[in-house]
Amino acid sequence: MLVYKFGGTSVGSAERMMQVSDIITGGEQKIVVLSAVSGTTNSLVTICDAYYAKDKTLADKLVEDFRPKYDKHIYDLLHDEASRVEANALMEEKYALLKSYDINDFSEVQEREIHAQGELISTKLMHLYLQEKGVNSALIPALDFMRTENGEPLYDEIEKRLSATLAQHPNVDLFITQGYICTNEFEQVDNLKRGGSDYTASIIGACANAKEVQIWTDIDGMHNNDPRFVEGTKAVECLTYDEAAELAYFGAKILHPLTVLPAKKKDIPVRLKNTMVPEAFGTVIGPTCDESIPVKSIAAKNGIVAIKIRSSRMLMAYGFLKNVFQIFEDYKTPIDMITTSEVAVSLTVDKTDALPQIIEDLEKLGCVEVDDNQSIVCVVGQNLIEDASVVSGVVKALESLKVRMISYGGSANNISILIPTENKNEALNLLHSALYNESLV
Ligand SMILES: Nc1ncnc2c1ncn2[C@@H]1O[C@H](COP(=O)(O)OP(=O)(O)O)[C@@H](O)[C@H]1O
Ligand SMILES: N[C@@H](CC(=O)OP(=O)(O)O)C(=O)O
Repeated sequence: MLVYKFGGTSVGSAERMMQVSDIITGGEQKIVVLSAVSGTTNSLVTICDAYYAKDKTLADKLVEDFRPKYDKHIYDLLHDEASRVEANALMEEKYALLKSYDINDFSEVQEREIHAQGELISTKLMHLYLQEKGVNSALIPALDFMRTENGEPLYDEIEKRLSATLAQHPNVDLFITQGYICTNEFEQVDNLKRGGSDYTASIIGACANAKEVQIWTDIDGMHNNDPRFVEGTKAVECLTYDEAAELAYFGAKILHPLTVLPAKKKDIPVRLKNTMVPEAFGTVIGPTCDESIPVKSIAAKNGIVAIKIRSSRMLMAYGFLKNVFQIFEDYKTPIDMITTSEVAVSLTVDKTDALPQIIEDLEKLGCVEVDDNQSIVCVVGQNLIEDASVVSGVVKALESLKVRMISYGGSANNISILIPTENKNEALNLLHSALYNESLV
């Protein structure tokens, strides 16, 4: 069994869906996970905002805005009258549903139901196209088997439900299902957070004991720097699970941060592939990878807040850090980076909903300084701590910038640098020139 996942851009038009169909048809048995047509989930989020703002006229208008896009998509994709009628009826049903909510009784439950519609639409359209082409395939509803509790996948239950679902289609080699969406412990429609279809594919891969999970997107694999901000980046052939997890966590948008976890549990390779250039090798993520390249990639994450707590009570004392960490635990706020001196500790967070309360509590321990609009730039590779030229290259490359924190040695795979967000693009470019063009690789 193989698991393929196609992102929003890969199903973003009729032409793209046809390309997907060519890639998935034939060969080994596959479960194909689809995201919503690109832009759809963002629009669904905006519709929810309108409901929360009690602006039903705006919500209805935003729903109607889908119409020209999907009319064209269906017209270009489907050519049998019967499948066009079915697709149009599906869309009318979805428009009616999206307009049916009560502005005075709108909460997270309805919001999550709305967010789920994009994947339900894209998979149905794809399946209609496959049926029209005579491809033997089955549409299997993720809401029947993707089960979570407290936001975590219930692997045993998913495995059981998935195998029961697959067993209902004994002669089928191609299964289409929705990424991102699931049901939770309250039997409500829920989701795996934005970008979560990658995670769906990896969970399904682990539960189906897949040979490989392939994430098909609009670029030929994980690049050695963020291609949105740096010119001349190139695809990395392989990454270890840990390297890929660091890059995804620290901003490499190509991969949802949790994607590698389920695959790693079962040692299943994850391959990143380009839907538009299927013959390109892509990137393979697995337990091992070529160690001769010190720096594999550079990524950056915005929206970081740095907090410094200075206290003379820290001097020669123990237990101070425990008290600091306890405050973050009390407010369920994870810490990303941390550096300490004898009288101060600096740390970063990207979850800021409880920040005012956290600061109030920290002020009982010492003097607190807060810097927002920060970014973590992260240099990822294997055994970085054994190669002093890498860290010296990083420090030298960024000497003209206002570096706020450096974290080195926490793991062998990662050097993290905190800088003001306004310097992020410059930092990515400076590191690119320093680490790739000056014979480190
Ligand atoms: N290091 C990186 N390597 C490759 N792509 C990256 C990297 N960092 C950011 N990206 C961006 O990730 C995008 C693909 O991810 P995403 O938008 O989630 O795709 P999809 O629509 O297939 O889910 C690419 O178009 C690219 O701009
Ligand atoms: N459609 C969802 C889930 C997803 O994973 O999308 P994509 O694969 O296009 O990033 C979102 O936009 O968040």
